[in-house]
Amino acid sequence: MEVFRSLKEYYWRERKLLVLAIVFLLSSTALGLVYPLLLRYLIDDVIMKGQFEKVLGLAVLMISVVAVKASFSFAFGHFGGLAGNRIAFNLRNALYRKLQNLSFSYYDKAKTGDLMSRVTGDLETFRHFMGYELPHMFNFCASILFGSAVMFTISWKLTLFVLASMPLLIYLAVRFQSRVQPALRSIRTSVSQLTAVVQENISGVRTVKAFGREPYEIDKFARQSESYKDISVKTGYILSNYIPVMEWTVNLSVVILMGAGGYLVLNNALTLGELVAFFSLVWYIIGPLWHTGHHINIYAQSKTSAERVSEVLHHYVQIKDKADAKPMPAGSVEGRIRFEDVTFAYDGKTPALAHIDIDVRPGTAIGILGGTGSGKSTIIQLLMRAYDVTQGRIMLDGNDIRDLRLEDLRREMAFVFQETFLFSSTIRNNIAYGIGDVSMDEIISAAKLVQAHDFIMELPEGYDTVVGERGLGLSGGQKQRIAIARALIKRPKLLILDDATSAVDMETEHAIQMGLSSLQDCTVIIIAHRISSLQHADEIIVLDEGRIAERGTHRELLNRHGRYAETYRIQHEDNAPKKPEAEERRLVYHE
Ligand SMILES: Nc1ncnc2c1ncn2[C@@H]1O[C@H](COP(=O)(O)OP(=O)(O)OP(=O)(O)O)[C@@H](O)[C@H]1O
Repeated sequence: MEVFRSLKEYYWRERKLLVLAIVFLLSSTALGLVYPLLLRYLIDDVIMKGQFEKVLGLAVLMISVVAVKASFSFAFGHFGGLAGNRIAFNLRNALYRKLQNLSFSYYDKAKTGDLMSRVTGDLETFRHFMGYELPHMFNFCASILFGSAVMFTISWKLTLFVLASMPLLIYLAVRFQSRVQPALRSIRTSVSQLTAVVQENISGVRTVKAFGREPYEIDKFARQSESYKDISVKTGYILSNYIPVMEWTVNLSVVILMGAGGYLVLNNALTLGELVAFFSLVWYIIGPLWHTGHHINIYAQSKTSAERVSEVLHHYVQIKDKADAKPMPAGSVEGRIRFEDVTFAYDGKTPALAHIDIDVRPGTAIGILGGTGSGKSTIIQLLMRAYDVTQGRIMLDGNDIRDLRLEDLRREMAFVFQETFLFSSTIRNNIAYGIGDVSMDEIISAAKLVQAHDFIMELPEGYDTVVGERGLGLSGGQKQRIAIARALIKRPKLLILDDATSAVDMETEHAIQMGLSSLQDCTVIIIAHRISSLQHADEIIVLDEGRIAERGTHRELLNRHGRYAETYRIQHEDNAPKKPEAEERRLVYHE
């Protein structure tokens, strides 16, 4: 119950609809009890006494009862559906809002398929439970209660007889439930594994094809699919066992009841009408009992789904605004960044960065160079407060960034990440993504700054060309240029480029750098593997295993003959022999 309580704020506001649904369902059930009573009257008082003139009136009454019962059922369906859908709506939006606010550390561990199934499948199970199953659980109790009450008024002896068979039916239902539930759980696990295989295969289809692993993937899917089939067959077997056993037990009870009832009628202890009415009423008790297993099952499933939804909704958000977070009005930021003795470990133990001191003056550029895993990207993750530092502090214009509002902090920054992500939308929308109101001229001038305008104009629909999921259909360099344009159009105070030009050729990179240098009052942080990308920076920092190994300008670092100079030599040597070849090719091309 605790888990249902944790979701109260999402369903409690729909309580009126829920109560209406329950009331109409119970009313419909209660009205159903009139049938057996009318039947008894028809047999005992109309047929047996030969008062056939009453038949028409009775028929009209029955039709009226049927009509009212049908309208109650409709009202139950309507209000139940409305309640379930509104609750699902509240939860869905809250979940999505939460997904936007969860910290990066949550996504480090989360699985996409699992999160998707919480937002869709689990929510759907909970919706069905609240709008349909919950009223039916109330109805389950009411049906047994109302049914036995009316049966008692007809024959207390037969009623006790019926109630005596209840424990056996409940035992059978619970036993079935304990066998079928693990099987259903395995089916759910198997389905989600199957989905994960398909999802991964579609996302990685290029790698699969490039390595010729289609047969292996088909085999992997077939194995998963077979396990799903086996579990489904096993569950089907349990179900097909249960139904005949339950049917046999129920019918046996009914036959015995018929014998006992017949005996009472023969001894004038019961009228024929009462016996017939009794047999109709008996299903008011047996019917719900028959479905006990189903109800327990649905309840258990809904509880699991509610737990999975609640887990996301109540997950602690580590990175958030302090209660007294300092506002930073737009336009008031200068862009001075200081890392003061910053140490950070993703796992809280092994530092990815240790004792980092950096001071970036407004309007200057800083370059960060270092080997793979040296901590370059971690610096910008900390700057955007994807994580909080373990030790030390990061200052923006003299304020610890933990004291600022996240929204204000990120508003002043524009990032171009190592992995370019484009939305499946038009190029125009992708460039304009970061800001609400932007003119076409601004979009075009941002695209021109990053040398993207010409290739965009060559696309079939120009700026209105829709790019595929994650930018499929564009080259790596084209995607990077659109991503840089998206950052520039924000006119940020801080521009952070994480290996943002790695996929463009040197000539285009040079042109982009020229474009960037025209940005005024913008502090730029450039992370790169290529020295050519950051050699013009005011200061270059060389990282090694999370520590600053060297720092200075390009010239100073070359003169130091250290790690930077060595990297320069290697990159320069790599390029040197290629130069004549490249020129040769260009000559051939122009001939
Ligand atoms: N989300 C994360 N969770 C745990 N460890 C991480 C995470 N991201 C990075 N690391 C670890 O932190 C260290 C620094 O990683 P970082 O991404 O900053 O390196 P990098 O210099 O940007 O590397 P590259 O040039 O390959 O992008 C590495 O050892 C890496 O394995």
